[in-house]
Amino acid sequence: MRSHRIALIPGDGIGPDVVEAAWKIGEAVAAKESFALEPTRFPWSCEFYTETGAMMPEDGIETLRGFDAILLGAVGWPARVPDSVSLHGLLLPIRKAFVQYANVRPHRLLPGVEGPLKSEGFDILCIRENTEGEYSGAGGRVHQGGRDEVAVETAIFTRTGVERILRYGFEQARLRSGRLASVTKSNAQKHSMVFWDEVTRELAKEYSDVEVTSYHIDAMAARMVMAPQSLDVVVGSNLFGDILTDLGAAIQGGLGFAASANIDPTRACPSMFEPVHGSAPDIAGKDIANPLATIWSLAMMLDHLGESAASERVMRAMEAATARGIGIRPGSHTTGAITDAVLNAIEKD
Ligand SMILES: NC(=O)c1ccc[n+]([C@@H]2O[C@H](COP(=O)([O-])OP(=O)(O)OC[C@H]3O[C@@H](n4cnc5c(N)ncnc54)[C@H](O)[C@@H]3O)[C@@H](O)[C@H]2O)c1
Ligand SMILES: O=C(O)C[C@@H](O)C(=O)O
Ligand SMILES: [K+]
Ligand SMILES: [Mn+2]
Repeated sequence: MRSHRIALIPGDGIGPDVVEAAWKIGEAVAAKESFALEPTRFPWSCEFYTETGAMMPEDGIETLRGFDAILLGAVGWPARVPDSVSLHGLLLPIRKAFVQYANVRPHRLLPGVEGPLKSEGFDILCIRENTEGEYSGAGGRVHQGGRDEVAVETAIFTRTGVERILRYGFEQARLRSGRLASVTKSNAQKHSMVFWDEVTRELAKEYSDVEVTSYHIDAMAARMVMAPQSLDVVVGSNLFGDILTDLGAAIQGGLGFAASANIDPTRACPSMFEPVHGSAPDIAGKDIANPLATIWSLAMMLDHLGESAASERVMRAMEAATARGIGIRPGSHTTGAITDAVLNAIEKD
């Protein structure tokens, strides 16, 4: 029997709830398609930090390297551990060490879900650079606490990094409508973003079948609200992609729907799948977290593992549940009720 070894990192807050919900769905479709998912659970989280002084053990990355994929919930519990510590102690090291340079985040409305916009029928694939840029962590603080205190945070854009994410964007555009939107801010950021635009123009010659348009990030934010149907594949830097994908989540009905894949396209390292959202301390423990974002992320994981039939089963079942009105509004159903509705749809399919 085919088998896939999966590292589960539930993390903090609502992370464990949504990961366990998605895992039930994974087991159900694996049984339908006759393959096995072998889980190993890792308790790495802010609680782990308070117990051990680190977000994960020193050999955490080497431990994960042996897995076929990673399914993660959310990391962060600001009341206990500063967000900068938890993010740079677990999530970012995984994305960087495993060269998961393409953070792929789809935005569309599931059937029955009403977003806040009048416009429907948008289908945006956001491709976020995931290893460098504004998230490089390069910088420092001097004269800390004093009147002359200085804080420097340098965004790093390498030709390798920019070229490979743009190529990924062009390739995705080729598989879809043939249109690519590249997001920069080259009027204000005259070094890195001008460089990004130059590399875009160089690559455009190679991908002459793809129609590429460059937008400034501010204009793109407005366009995503005013004319989301005009967009297909959108590629941008780490920080711009982070912000645009919470906006994308909002227009698809909320953070409870937005899925993501942190992909190493070379497949040398395991890729990681997680919802776009965080640990949601405001609703943690209330059993109202929407698990659909994580279930959709699981579908992306199955597809990446070559289990496309199982992945399609998950998508069909989610869509059957939302079409019946399940989980379409924040708090309308419990985490368990939404999960059961998806399980039910898998059984009936
Ligand atoms: N990739 C990650 O693990 C990740 C992503 C974002 C934030 N974080 C961390 O999570 C913590 C909280 O961050 P935040 O509050 O800025 O963002 P958040 O995404 O956790 O929450 C933002 C809002 O969306 C709601 N929400 C999020 N997920 C939901 C779901 N599945 N169902 C229903 N409502 C949902 C929350 O209740 C909250 O009102 C911080 O520590 C932050 O650093 C981690
Ligand atoms: O900034 C990050 O990447 C963490 C989180 O906000 C995310 O979008 O994954
Ligand atoms: K997450
Ligand atoms: Mn984010």
